[in-house]
Amino acid sequence: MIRKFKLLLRNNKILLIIVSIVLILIVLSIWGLSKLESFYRIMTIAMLPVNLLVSFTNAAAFVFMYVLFSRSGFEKLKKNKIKAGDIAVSFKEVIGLESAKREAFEVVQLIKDRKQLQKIGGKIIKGILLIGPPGCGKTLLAKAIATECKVPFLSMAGSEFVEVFVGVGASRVRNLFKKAREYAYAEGACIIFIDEIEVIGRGRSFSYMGGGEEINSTQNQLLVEMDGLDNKKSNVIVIAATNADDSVLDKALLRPGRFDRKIAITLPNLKERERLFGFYLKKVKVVPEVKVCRLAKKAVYKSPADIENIIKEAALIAVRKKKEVIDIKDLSEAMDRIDLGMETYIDMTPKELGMTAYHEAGHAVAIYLMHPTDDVFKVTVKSHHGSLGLVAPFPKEELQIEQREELLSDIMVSLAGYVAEKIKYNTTTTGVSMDFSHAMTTANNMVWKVGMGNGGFVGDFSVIPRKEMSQSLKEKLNNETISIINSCYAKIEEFLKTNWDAVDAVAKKLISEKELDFDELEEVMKTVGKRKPKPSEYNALVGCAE
Ligand SMILES: Nc1ncnc2c1ncn2[C@@H]1O[C@H](COP(=O)(O)OP(=O)(O)OP(=O)(O)O)[C@@H](O)[C@H]1O
Ligand SMILES: [Zn+2]
Repeated sequence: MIRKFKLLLRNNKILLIIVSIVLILIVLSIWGLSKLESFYRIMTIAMLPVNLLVSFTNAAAFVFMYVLFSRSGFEKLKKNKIKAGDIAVSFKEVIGLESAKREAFEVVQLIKDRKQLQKIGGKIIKGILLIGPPGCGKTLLAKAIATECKVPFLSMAGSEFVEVFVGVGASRVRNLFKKAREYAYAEGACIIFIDEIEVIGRGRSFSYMGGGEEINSTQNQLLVEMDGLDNKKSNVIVIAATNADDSVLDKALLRPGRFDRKIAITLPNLKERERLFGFYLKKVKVVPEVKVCRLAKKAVYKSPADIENIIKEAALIAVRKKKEVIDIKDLSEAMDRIDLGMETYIDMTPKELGMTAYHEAGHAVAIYLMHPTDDVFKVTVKSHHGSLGLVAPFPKEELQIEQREELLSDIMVSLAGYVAEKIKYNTTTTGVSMDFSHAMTTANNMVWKVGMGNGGFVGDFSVIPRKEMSQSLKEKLNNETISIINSCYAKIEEFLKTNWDAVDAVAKKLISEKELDFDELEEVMKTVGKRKPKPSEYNALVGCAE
């Protein structure tokens, strides 16, 4: 009780000052009444409300100025404080991230057992750093820790500390830790969550012009506060999150006793994406035919936040179409919107439509029948981002490295649009420029950087300054690049000629339907007796059980 009262007094200093001023004024007025002559008494009585009004106005102005100047420390913190119990994020809601969750659970156990730990002279952890790409659950995990421990959660983003004026950031850090110590004092422990720590925790060499001094003073204050956390008394735990590599952070922050625990947060793999789709689809009404496996396959490299977003977007699309439940088309449209951007309308002549359809059909058939690691998730002659048509390939599973065969397939797929135009119309269009540039860049990198040419050149030649390279070496390497392009061209030309029935069928369907999904493309391929090669036919293929 006394502790709570003390805390109330500490937190309400301004209120205390106002009450004191008003009390002093009342006492002075009463004293005046008893001392002065009757005329003055009447005047004093008459002036009393005016006096009170003036003092209230003064006090209000004072409070206003205080709030204005300390908006940073006081107001923001109040807003950012979440009481224990207000954030109800259970560990079950954090999908995937198994090893991160295991480490986080250890931290929870330490916070829960803090009394026992203190009895034997141990200290709970001061700082935990969550490192990983955006939208993968860093904030969610920090909240799950606070929920599980039932302790207050103060959260602030790195960018909220930084202002134009030097010293403001440092004072915000001071305020944050002061509040955290108070909450910890009142409620046993407190978690501070600092998102985007890289904004204030950048290494000195990374501090950019302007703002550098302010960032340094903010960072110094953070170091001082973390060193000052005597967890035997205060039980304040700082969890920081960053999207950046931890090498960007100042070494001083990573020293023992500061952020000495690092937890890696990663993008979900295929199985985790399936669970994420399952988890978020349960929250909406969806037709039973939707296969989470197929969705997960399409969503390679997507974060959990992206997946949640796809389902939200699909719900909006379904509502707009006045449907009661979300269906596969809505989900596919939602994914397209996120991946390809909104469709734009370009009026094409029938000839342009035909050429675009054959061009895209060439790409699509090449990916479908011969690319070991890519699938077609959409082929369209509708315009997105100003392009007339496109084939959206997606890797069957995230790849960390690529083999020579995959790169050669990439080049052949890039050239397939040009080849299809030429076979059908005996002429070609300017629509191939991006494809050529992609093919040339891939071939160039194969030869110059990773020793994948045909002529036995091994090494990364791009590190040698061009001026210092002999003309003949440059010529040989460039000839290698051209020879890769030429041999890929010959192969894809032969391949498309052999499979022309497939290209023709896909192009015709595209002209009538404008757009084909993976399943629709598969249907067209079946009509000409073509099937997707089995996983065992490509070594690098990672399939999903269907
Ligand atoms: N592992 C996960 N399981 C379930 N949902 C998740 C997961 N990760 C993220 N989400 C969803 O995405 C939203 C955003 O995630 P969160 O804010 O935790 O990401 P973050 O890693 O902190 O991102 P940022 O670096 O952009 O701050 C969450 O509110 C949640 O709805
Ligand atoms: Zn193309």
